[in-house]
Amino acid sequence: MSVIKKVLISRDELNEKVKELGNKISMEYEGKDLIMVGVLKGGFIFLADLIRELKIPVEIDFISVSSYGSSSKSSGVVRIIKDIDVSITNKHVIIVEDIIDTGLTLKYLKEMLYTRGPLDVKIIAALDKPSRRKVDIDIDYKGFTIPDEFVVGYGLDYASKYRNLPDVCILNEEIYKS
Ligand SMILES: O=P(O)(O)OC[C@H]1O[C@H](OP(=O)(O)OP(=O)(O)O)[C@H](O)[C@@H]1O
Ligand SMILES: Nc1nc2[nH]cnc2c(=O)[nH]1
Repeated sequence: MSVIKKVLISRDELNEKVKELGNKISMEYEGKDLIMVGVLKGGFIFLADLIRELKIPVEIDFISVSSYGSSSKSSGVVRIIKDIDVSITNKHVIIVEDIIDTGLTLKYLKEMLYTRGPLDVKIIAALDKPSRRKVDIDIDYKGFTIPDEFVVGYGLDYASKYRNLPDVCILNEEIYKS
């Protein structure tokens, strides 16, 4: 039995979209002091692909967050596990996410980064799952809108695995039972 039930978004589609987004950001941030902040762990592959499609200088850093408690995702309270190391004051910031689901992580992160005096904070997400949104959040740059399915690959995990799959996939349900 294959672990993958279905490829939802292929690596070729991802590559094409990342190129498109890279060109758009290169034009819009030409001559500006830009820092991209990857949200660990899931955002690392998208960020790595994206920055190699940029034609402008860019600084990168990473942040790692975790939701408090078991009611985690509904509380919207986020704990910083690893903060960025650099100042973002007077810089343009783009937060890089693999997926936006309820929107709670991004809402918190955006507000938190705004307290540090950046010129602005925008959001780019490879995937958007709008059916599960709990808070309004502007996604400035978006890869793909997906249905309410649990996906893995392209940075996204199930039980800490499958982040390395090059396509965005839906897993075979059998895997959840094992
Ligand atoms: O919109 P939300 O409902 O807040 O969910 C989105 C967040 O959830 C996922 O991270 P996860 O907590 O699975 O951590 P990981 O990236 O380390 O796998 C994803 O990478 C986003 O950071
Ligand atoms: N791996 C994974 N993490 C998520 N976090 C929110 N939605 C998803 C999803 O579909 N897959």
